[in-house]
Amino acid sequence: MPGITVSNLHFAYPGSPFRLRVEGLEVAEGGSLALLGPSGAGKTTLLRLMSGLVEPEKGTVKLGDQTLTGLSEAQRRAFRLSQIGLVFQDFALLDYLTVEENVLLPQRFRGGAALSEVALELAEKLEIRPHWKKLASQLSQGERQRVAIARALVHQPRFLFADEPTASLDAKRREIVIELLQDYSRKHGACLVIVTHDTDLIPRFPQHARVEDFTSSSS
Ligand SMILES: Nc1ncnc2c1ncn2[C@@H]1O[C@H](COP(=O)(O)OP(=O)(O)OP(=O)(O)O)[C@@H](O)[C@H]1O
Repeated sequence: MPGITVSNLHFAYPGSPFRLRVEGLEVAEGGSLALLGPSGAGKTTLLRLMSGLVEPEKGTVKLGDQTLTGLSEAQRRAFRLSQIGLVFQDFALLDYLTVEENVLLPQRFRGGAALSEVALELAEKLEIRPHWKKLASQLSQGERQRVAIARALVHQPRFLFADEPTASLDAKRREIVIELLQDYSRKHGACLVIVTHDTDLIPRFPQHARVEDFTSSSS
């Protein structure tokens, strides 16, 4: 089954000189891609386009057999809920819910909130099990980041998009997280796309793209 295929993608924010153009970019099934580049280069924008959170002006994004571009917002949301895991740069946790509730939240939207073995295994590996019943508001930044990663993986998505997933972690936990994400991708044949500033991670991602090569500030 095919992985991710981006073709002839054009994007601009209304009223902004920033332009993103990607002629072609592919991630094989079970493959990993790192999006690199300085602050403001367009990494998050490309990640959001690839995951269907925003629509391009033209061009296509295909995840597996599904062409995302052209789907309605509701169709893209349904596809995201079942097939995509997202780790947001700001984690997007709900502070008034516990760690457990945050991790299981996407499952609730899918119509079931059972505490699965997968959730508990992720909690152990990501060292958030001791915080399981705490409110998200009571966590450190690194703990919040690991909760966001558990939430993105709990439904075992085929496509995983992670925006700076190690930015708030110490070196030991950065290793745990990268190992976990790449191991998950290999074992499940899932595509992994991460945004990172961390040049130490480049050797771990033989396939990487410099996003500034796709962008300009002229029309
Ligand atoms: N909603 C928006 N409306 C207009 N311009 C935006 C919007 N979001 C981002 N931009 C601009 O688009 C460009 C790319 O932003 P983006 O967030 O993709 O960069 P980035 O490489 O992820 O940056 P960082 O590493 O700082 O997170 C920047 O110039 C930014 O100011």
